[in-house]
Amino acid sequence: MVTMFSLSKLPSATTILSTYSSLMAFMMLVRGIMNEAWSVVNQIIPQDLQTKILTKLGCLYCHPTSEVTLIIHEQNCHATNEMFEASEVYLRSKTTNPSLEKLIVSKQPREKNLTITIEKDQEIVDFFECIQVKWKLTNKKNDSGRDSKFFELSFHKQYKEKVIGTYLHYVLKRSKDIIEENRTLKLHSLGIYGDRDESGVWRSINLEHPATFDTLAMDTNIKKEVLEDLDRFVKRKEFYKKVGKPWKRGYLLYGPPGTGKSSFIAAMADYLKFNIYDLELTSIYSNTELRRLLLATKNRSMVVIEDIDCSVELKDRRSRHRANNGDQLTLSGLLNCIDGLWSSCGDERIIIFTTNYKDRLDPALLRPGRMDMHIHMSYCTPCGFKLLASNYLQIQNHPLFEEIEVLMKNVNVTPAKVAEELMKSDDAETSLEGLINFLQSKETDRKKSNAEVEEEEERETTNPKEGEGQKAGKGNKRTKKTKMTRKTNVIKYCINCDD
Ligand SMILES: Nc1ncnc2c1ncn2[C@@H]1O[C@H](COP(=O)(O)OP(=O)(O)OP(=O)(O)O)[C@@H](O)[C@H]1O
Repeated sequence: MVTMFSLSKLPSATTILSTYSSLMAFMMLVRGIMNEAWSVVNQIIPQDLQTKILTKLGCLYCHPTSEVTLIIHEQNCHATNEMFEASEVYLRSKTTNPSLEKLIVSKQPREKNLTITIEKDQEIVDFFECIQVKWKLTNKKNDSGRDSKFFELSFHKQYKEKVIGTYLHYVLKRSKDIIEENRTLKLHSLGIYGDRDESGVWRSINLEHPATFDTLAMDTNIKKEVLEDLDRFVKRKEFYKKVGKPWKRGYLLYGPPGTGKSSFIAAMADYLKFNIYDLELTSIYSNTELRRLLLATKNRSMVVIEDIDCSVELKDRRSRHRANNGDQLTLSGLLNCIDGLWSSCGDERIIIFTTNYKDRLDPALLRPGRMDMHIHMSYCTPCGFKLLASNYLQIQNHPLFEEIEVLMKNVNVTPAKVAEELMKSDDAETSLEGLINFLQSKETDRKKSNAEVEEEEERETTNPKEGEGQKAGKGNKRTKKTKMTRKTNVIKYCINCDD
């Protein structure tokens, strides 16, 4: 009976629904009014004053003992702590905060705006959805005597979930937006050994290299292929995930000095808007150190190892430099790092090796799948010359072009040397004549050298004994000459080709 009575008193489903709808409508109305009121407050009361009032109210409301503090260290197990970096960037946008008494102001060349950062021990009060949080930058010496920086983020303990679950993500997202808005490409290189605070740590400066793919004189088809490859790479986030491959790509640039390998890297960074990490292997002494440095690199970046043929011959370094408990840097350590741990951390990574002598590289480096693209930077071609003439002299055609193009087919000249000749005068004709003179003198040298070799070879055939004697006595000289004059071998043996 009792049950029946209670059931009959229950409201019908329609009543519940209509009450719910009215409640929701009421809530939306209240929310609308609140938003409206908040925007009026925003218009009437200046931001600084709002912060001051909220700070005062917050102080009344927050009892110090009810506070929680999150510590955000600069480094996390030797790797960069992204949360620290994001906090640094985010707080730069909060430097108008009235609670701040000391600020650090700087401006780097080519940077659009001033960089204003907080000084250590200064406190910044921030509000997020009416929650008050306090930031403080602190530093202290770590066990190795190095300065270690960290942020302290304090707030009322009742907001712990909200701060960790929402606010920190908001800081990460906001910092990314701020970086994108003020993006200037960075060149990271290693600090100098000997300076305790700088050694083995990435330091960055703005990347000032003016090279772009438009200014780069190289085979048009290769350039097109590279650009298509880069476009495909950046678009393929989902593809890499689907096929289970780390989102990274390796390029090997090879060719004689002065053919534009460094310029190519700068052009690539400019095209992708990726920062560069210049990894000087000769200043790294152990596989562990290399791993630590690679792990400290960030997404959307290029790690560059120049002259890899010189860097990986590190066999006698153990005796000359500090002991490293058998953890000496080795080629296999480098390859393991690239293929293994590093490649599986982070996204959108590019690694570039350069060499002047591809044939000197360890076959392990050239193995298919290791470097995805091998790019040959060649001597200047007639087509490359036209691009340089257009860039340096602002001319698309000239009666002297034909003669230059014929000469270029016979002698090897680097784009760097052509650029140098084209810069010698403001007058296009004078510069082109200078280039012709240079090419002609190179051709004369080449012919003379060829004639000498032919003469020697002929002497050897007609008088083999004399030839043998000469060979024993001046063997080195002869060998060198032969190599120097063969056009295809110039890359291998003649380092200073233009001199
Ligand atoms: N392909 C090119 N297109 C346009 N300019 C070039 C090219 N190659 C060289 N240069 C010019 O020559 C200068 C030196 O070239 P760069 O340092 O890029 O050559 P590299 O191949 O990296 O030389 P190295 O092997 O000695 O490091 C560049 O700053 C640029 O002015």
